Amino acid sequence: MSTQREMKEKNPWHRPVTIIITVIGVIAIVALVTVAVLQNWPLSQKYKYGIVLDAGSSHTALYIYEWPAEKDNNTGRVEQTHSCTVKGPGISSYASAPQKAGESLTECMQEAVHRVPKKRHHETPLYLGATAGMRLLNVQNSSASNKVFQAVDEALREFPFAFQGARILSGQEEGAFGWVTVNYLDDRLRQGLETNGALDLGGASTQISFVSSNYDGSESPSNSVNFRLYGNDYNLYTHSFLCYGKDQALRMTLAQQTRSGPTSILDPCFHDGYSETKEYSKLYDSPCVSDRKPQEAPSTYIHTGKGNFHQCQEIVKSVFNFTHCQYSQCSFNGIFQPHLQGPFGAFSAYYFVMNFLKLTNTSIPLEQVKEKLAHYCATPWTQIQKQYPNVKHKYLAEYCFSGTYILTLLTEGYNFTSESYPNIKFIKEIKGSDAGWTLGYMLNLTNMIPAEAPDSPPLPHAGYISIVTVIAVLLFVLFILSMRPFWPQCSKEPQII
Ligand SMILES: Nc1ccn([C@@H]2O[C@H](COP(=O)(O)OP(=O)(O)OP(=O)(O)O)[C@@H](O)[C@H]2O)c(=O)n1
Repeated sequence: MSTQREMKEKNPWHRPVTIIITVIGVIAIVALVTVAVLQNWPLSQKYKYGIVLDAGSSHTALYIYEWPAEKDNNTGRVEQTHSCTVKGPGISSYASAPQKAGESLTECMQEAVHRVPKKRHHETPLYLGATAGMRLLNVQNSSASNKVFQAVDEALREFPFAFQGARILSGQEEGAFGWVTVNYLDDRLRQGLETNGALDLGGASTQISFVSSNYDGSESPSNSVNFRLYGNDYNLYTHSFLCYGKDQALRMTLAQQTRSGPTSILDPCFHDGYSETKEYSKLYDSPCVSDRKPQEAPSTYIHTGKGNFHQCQEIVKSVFNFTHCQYSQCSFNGIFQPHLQGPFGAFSAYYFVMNFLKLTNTSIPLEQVKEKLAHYCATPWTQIQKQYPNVKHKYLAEYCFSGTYILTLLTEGYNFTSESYPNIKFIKEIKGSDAGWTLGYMLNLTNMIPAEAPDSPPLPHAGYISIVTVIAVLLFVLFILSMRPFWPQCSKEPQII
C-alpha cells in the first residue's frame, strides 16, 4: 500500500503541478482556437434589400434584390429573390390616363411590402427606370410623359421604402447596365475574366454592348462607356437602336407594306390563314413610323398572312439602312460598330422568342435554324392555334415575324456569321437572377461594385484557424519540453525507493 503511494509520488504525471500545467495548457489551446474561430465567424446573416421597377414599353416588372448586410462591397452576392410582372401594358400606354399608370403598380408594390422584412423597409432603396416606351412618349408628347412620371412618383411615395426617384434611362445606360448585370452574375468582373457581350431586345429598342480589343473609344466616342471595376478598366462599346425593339420593328415592316394606303395587305411574316382588321391610326401612332403615314388611307386595313420566311426576311431587311457609313465599319443606319468579339448573352425578347421557337441551341448551324423557322412560318395559322392553345394570341401571331426579325438583326444588322452565331447564348437568367439592366443599375447606384479590388485577408478563414491551432500546440509542446530539467528521472520500471 505504502509502496503504491510512493510510486504515485515519484511518477511525474501524478504530481499536482504537472496536472495543473497540463490543464492550463489545454485550456489555453482551446481558448486560443476558440478566439480564432469566433473572430472570423460570419455574423448571423442579416440581409439588405433593393427594389427596381423596369418600366418597359410593353410591360413593367418589379425585381427585389437581396445581399448579406455585412458584404456590401463584395460581388457575386447580390441575388434576385423575387420578381413580379405588373398587370396591364407599360406605363407609356397610360398617356391619356396617367393616374392609372401609378395605380397599375400597386399590386406588385404590395407584394414587395410583404417580401421585404418590415424592419428593413425604410432603408430599402426603390428605383423606377423607364426605357424606350417612355423615351418615345417623351419625344411624341413630353407633357404626357411628365404627367405619367408624376403619377408614378406619387404612387411609389405611398410605400414605406426609400424611394430614389423615377427616370428615363438613356439607351446607353440601358445597354451598359445590361452588360454589367450579365458579367456580374457570371462573376467575370471581380475575377477580371474575359467579359460576355450583351444583346438585349425589348419591345421598342434594342441594345448591343461588348468589349472589343480594337475599340478604344476614339472612333465614335458616343458609343463608348468606361468602367473601372474591381481594379480593372473596361472600354465598353454600346449602342441602343430606338425603334428597333421588336414591336416597333413590326410597325416599321407594316408601315413599309401600307405605304400606299391599301385596304388589305398580304404579309409574309404572318401565317397563312391569319386575318385581322387593324386601324391605320393605331399603326402610325408612334414616332418610329408617324412621318410615313399615307396621305389618303382608309381608317382600317385587313392584315392577312401568307407565311413565307424568305419574303419576310426581305421586308425586314428593308427597315435597316446599309447605304451610308462614315466610319471604318458600321452595323446599320450609319452607326459605328467594331468587330464582334467574345461570347454574347442574348436576353429579354431574344430569349422569349427563340425559346418559344425551340431555337435556343446555337450549336445548330445557322442555315438549319433558318430552315426550321421557314418551316414554322409556313405552318397554317389554324394549325398553329391548335398546337399552342395556351399561348397569348398576340405573341403567337407574331412569332414568325419575331424569329425572322431576330435572325435578320443578328446577321444583317450586327454582322454575326455562321461562324460567330454559336458564340451567342440565348439566356433568361443567370444563377436565378434575370438578365437585364435592372441589377446593374442598382449595383451602380448603391456603389456596390467598387472601382478597386477590395482588400481581402491574406489567409482564408480555415487556413487562419489551422495555423493558430498548430502554433498553439507547438508552443505547448515546447513549454513541456523546456520543463525537462525539472522532470524527475523516469525509467520504464517504476522506481521503488
Ligand atoms: N412570352 C413572351 C413575352 C414577351 N414577348 C415580347 O417580348 C417583348 C418584351 O420584351 P421586354 O424586354 O420585356 O421589353 P420592354 O422592356 O417592354 O421594352 P423596352 O425595353 O424596349 O422598353 C415584347 O415585344 C413582347 O411582345 C414575347 O414575344 N413572348
